[in-house]
Amino acid sequence: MNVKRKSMLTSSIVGRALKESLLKLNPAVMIRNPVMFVVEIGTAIVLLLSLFPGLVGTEGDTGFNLTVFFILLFTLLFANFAEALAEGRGKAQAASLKNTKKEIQANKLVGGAVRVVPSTELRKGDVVVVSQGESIPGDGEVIEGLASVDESAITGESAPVIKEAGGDFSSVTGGTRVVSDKITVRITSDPGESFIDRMISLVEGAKRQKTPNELALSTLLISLTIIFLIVVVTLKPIAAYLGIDLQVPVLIALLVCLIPTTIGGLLSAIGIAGMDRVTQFNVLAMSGKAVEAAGDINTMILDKTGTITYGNRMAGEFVPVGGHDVRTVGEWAAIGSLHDETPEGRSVLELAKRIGLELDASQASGAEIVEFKAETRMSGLDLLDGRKVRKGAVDTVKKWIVSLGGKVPEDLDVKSDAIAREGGTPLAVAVDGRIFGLIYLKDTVKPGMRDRFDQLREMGIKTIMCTGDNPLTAATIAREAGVDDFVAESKPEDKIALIRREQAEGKLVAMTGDGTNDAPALAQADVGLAMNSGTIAAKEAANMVDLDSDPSKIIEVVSIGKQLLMTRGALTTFSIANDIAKYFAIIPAMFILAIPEMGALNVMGLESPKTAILSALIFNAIIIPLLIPLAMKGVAYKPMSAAKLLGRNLFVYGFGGVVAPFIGIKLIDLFVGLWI
Ligand SMILES: Nc1ncnc2c1ncn2[C@@H]1O[C@H](COP(=O)(O)OP(=O)(O)OP(=O)(O)O)[C@@H](O)[C@H]1O
Ligand SMILES: [K+]
Ligand SMILES: [Mg+2]
Repeated sequence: MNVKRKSMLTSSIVGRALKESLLKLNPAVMIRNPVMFVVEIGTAIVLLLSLFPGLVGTEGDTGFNLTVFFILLFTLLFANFAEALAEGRGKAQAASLKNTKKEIQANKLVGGAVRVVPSTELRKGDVVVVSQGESIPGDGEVIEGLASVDESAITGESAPVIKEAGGDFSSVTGGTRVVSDKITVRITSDPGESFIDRMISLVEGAKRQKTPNELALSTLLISLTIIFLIVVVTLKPIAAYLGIDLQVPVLIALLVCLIPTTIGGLLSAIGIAGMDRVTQFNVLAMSGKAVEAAGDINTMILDKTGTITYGNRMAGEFVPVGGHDVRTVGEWAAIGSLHDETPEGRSVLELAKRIGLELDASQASGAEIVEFKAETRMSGLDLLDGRKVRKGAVDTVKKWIVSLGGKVPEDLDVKSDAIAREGGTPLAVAVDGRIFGLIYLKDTVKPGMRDRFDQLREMGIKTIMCTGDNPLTAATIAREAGVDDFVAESKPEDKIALIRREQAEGKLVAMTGDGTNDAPALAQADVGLAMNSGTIAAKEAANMVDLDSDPSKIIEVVSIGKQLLMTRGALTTFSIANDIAKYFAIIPAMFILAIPEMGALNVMGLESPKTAILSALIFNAIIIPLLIPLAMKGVAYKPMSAAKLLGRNLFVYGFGGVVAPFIGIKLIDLFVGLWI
């Protein structure tokens, strides 16, 4: 199974959508869409009047009434089809996800012994052993061992990933497969609440709730519907007073033309398709609300390493200071990195090997490991003989040696600034009270970042790079990448503070993260995008998960959110602007017999009152399927300021919405006139 499946609409999806369109006629289902529900009631009344002419008022024209009935029926089916089509791809994906969810055997650890139980019996807290070739029976955390895991079942990415106990790569997902080695996993979810279960219900739209924005728009559409309902109902006595007998089917036709059926019919399809676009992008949004929030983002917080830069920060050079030589710096850097499992730490050992340093690993035996932490920004070893070896951010190492009574070498700042100015990260290497030199960590800004940040700026989004690195490196990378602002030497809690500060100014904030210490910030942000490779805590705090674990995707997610909101706005404008032409078509048609002067309003020169009404009604129906592709794909859009965008859309969809039906209704009238 592969969520990344790119195929658009298969014939089976279309076939199923056609069937669904009929099933969705069920009034109990239809009532969730009040605008279309009003159309359905109208349709039923017209059918009744066609079958029993003369039920109310004077006997009508049965042929005409039946025609109105069929056009109304198709209006309903078209709206249903739009929704069913939008749901189709998710349902197909859910079906294949369910296939990966079959019951498997799990090796559960009970009192030190392995017992084979069905995976469905596993509960939170159970511990299982998974060996090479076996599927992981449930979501969990690796508590022992290291293994490479094939996650293609959920990510679509075929290259296996390493999962190991401790740290940010310890979470595993049920249904993925261990391809080498063996791990012990503590299960973290009960049956029915796993990641795949959540994915299924998400792509299926089973728990889809209306988003705040959709609710607001629905309220507007319902209000419009009620207003037009009152207008049309009062029209009958007014007309009667003028001596005109308005037939009920004609009034219903007028009502359906005037109420916002176009947007009413497409609204839910737009929302589902927006969610689907995010999913096709291999990002799981926990709710439509999250996708919408992405569309309204004002501030985006990005970390430097791994998001803006490639993040494979590699030691490139050892730089001695204070009169020491390269060998000494390199050796101490390497000794201090013997137990540093971070990519930076491992790259120090590789560099030492590359330049031919002989390492005596026994020096580290029995040493106490000081792990790297974002809070301390240092790592190293406390050797058995009492010496303390450290490497870390220059300012923290300086503080450390000063606290031990050491002296900062005079050439340290010049040399570390030189590295930082080139965009590199200098790590100072120290033993007890002495700094021996620097490790030059190199990283590269991902190509195309500047363009993307330019686009975000045009959309009115401020980008802030938040990094644990020193101000000089941060400034260089910020300039190179083109972000608007940066915060250097930031600790994890500084991220939360930054988010709160922006939110206090009334801004919506997006951020990405993967570590347990990112979890609070991910939860605080309006849009929190967690990496699938990250910890369970991060994934649970976030409202989106990127299955590809590419933090820079937040940029595209925001674009998709914007596009969703714009599509909804554009089609609402279009739908309401359509009414003008319909007034000109139907009102003269209704009154022309009693008030011949009304003929002046027949600017389209429509054939007859009957053809005018039918043409307006047919246009009103077929505009729905015609706009389905736009609703599904989203309106094309170039980044620009919100005000400019609004102006442009008002012109295209407002003006277009006024003009299109004049042309459309006239053309349809020419055809209808041939038959009637
Ligand atoms: N393995 C390590 N050992 C010692 N110090 C390190 C190690 N890795 C990073 N550092 C230092 O700690 C600082 C903070 O690292 P951290 O990973 O928190 O932030 P960052 O990677 O620089 O920035 P970002 O938040 O953009 O990822 C780094 O800038 C570096 O100076
Ligand atoms: K309408
Ligand atoms: Mg980092």
